[in-house]
Amino acid sequence: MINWNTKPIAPPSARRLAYDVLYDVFVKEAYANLTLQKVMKKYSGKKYEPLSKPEKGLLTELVYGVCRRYNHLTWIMGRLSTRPVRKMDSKVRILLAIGLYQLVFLDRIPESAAVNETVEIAKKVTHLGNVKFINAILRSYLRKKIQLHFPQRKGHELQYLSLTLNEPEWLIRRMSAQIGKARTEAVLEEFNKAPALDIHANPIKLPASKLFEKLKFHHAEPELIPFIPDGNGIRVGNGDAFFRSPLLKNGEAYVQSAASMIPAVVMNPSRGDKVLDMCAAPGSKSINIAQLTGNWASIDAWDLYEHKVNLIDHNARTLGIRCIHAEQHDSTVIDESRKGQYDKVLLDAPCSGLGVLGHKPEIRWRRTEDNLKEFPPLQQKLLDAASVYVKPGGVLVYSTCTLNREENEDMIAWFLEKHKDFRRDTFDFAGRHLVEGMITIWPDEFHTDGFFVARLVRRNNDD
Ligand SMILES: C[S@@+](CC[C@H](N)C(=O)[O-])C[C@H]1O[C@@H](n2cnc3c(N)ncnc32)[C@H](O)[C@@H]1O
Repeated sequence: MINWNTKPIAPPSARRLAYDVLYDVFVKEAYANLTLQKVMKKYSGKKYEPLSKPEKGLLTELVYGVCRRYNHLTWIMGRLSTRPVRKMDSKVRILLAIGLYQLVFLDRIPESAAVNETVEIAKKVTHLGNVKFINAILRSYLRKKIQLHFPQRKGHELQYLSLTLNEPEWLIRRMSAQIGKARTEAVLEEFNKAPALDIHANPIKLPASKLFEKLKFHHAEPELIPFIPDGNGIRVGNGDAFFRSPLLKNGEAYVQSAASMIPAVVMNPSRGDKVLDMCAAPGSKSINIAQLTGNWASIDAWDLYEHKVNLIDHNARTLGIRCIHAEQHDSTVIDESRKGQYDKVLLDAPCSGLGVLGHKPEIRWRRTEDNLKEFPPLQQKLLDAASVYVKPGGVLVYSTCTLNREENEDMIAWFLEKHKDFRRDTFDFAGRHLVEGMITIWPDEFHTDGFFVARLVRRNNDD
């Protein structure tokens, strides 16, 4: 029986929720953004009083802040403790990171609140010995903070950069070797800024110009993203206002990073095209393609996982898109019946994700240099398969959200060497003419995720 008199329960504090989210991120390898969304949703329902705006703000700041500054924070722990950081209980490391983050980076929070509240959470989640240790380290930080200095850059450059940019040393070394020191620093600095909220219009339901007016009406502070043609890419200054508006629920817009909109722009599909999207879930790029053709293409959208295929269907339905046929398919396995059938093929390949360290800051602590080796063999298999589906004269677009040369430029060189029936196809983008048929979207230049997009064409028999 429903008890109509049940009062909503007060939610836990932002700091406690931040601890729960960060525990899942660091111990169970959950994604910070998805876990945070889940928690926000839980505490906006009927059972709990809603989280206040400042509490939501503090929760988000603590989760992303700790993920972005983890190296800096663990370095402080190491300077203040005789116990090596790697030997600390993960609960202790996370609680210390939350406390120290407030003390080091948030000047609006009183020191006493940062220390006491952290200790209070510790009492609930760990034993007394750990509680005392956490209390001692945080208080020791307050006493010794002016004596804590990073090593000088000169003579300790890699360690210095790893601490100031908060990235693992191997990544800085590797990126510097591939793209030079200056660009590496600029890109990695960009990853430590809170990323902008970008949305894509859904002209199938509402023209972009009308959406823009509605966004202004809802005080979402819209700005056109200059490098996305047709005004479909919009940067939103006030995310809270956007999420409060009915636009997302009504399918008049959806959330997509600007960089991720580019592969469909580079593909430049035409009405009536038969398109294959080989790694399609959750479907953003298939959706972009459908929108660019006004729902007048035939798009086969494949993904390896059944639950992800359902997500493509769900997203397309919300947006009123009818021309996407989502199917569960292992795209490394060739479907003989579809050889040479498609005008345009998109391979948005699984990759190391080094371009999305701004949106997913925790990835930097998970990847290892060894990990990166997994991706090129899979990408090669997928590209081999992609090549068979393209009609003579048809287009193959290859994209990744990484900034790793082996998965990008080197992959295209490998493919062209092996598949002589393909060539690079020049295209224009953001005011430049790309004669090599590919572009890297640098986060420091475009202020979005890092991406790589290449456009290839299958030669006609008489080419
Ligand atoms: C980069 S994501 C694709 C994002 C998608 N294109 C979008 O814009 O929404 C890569 C996708 O490849 C899928 N995938 C991985 N291996 C696959 C395979 N062998 N066959 C088909 N899909 C695969 C993953 O499940 C994942 O959804």
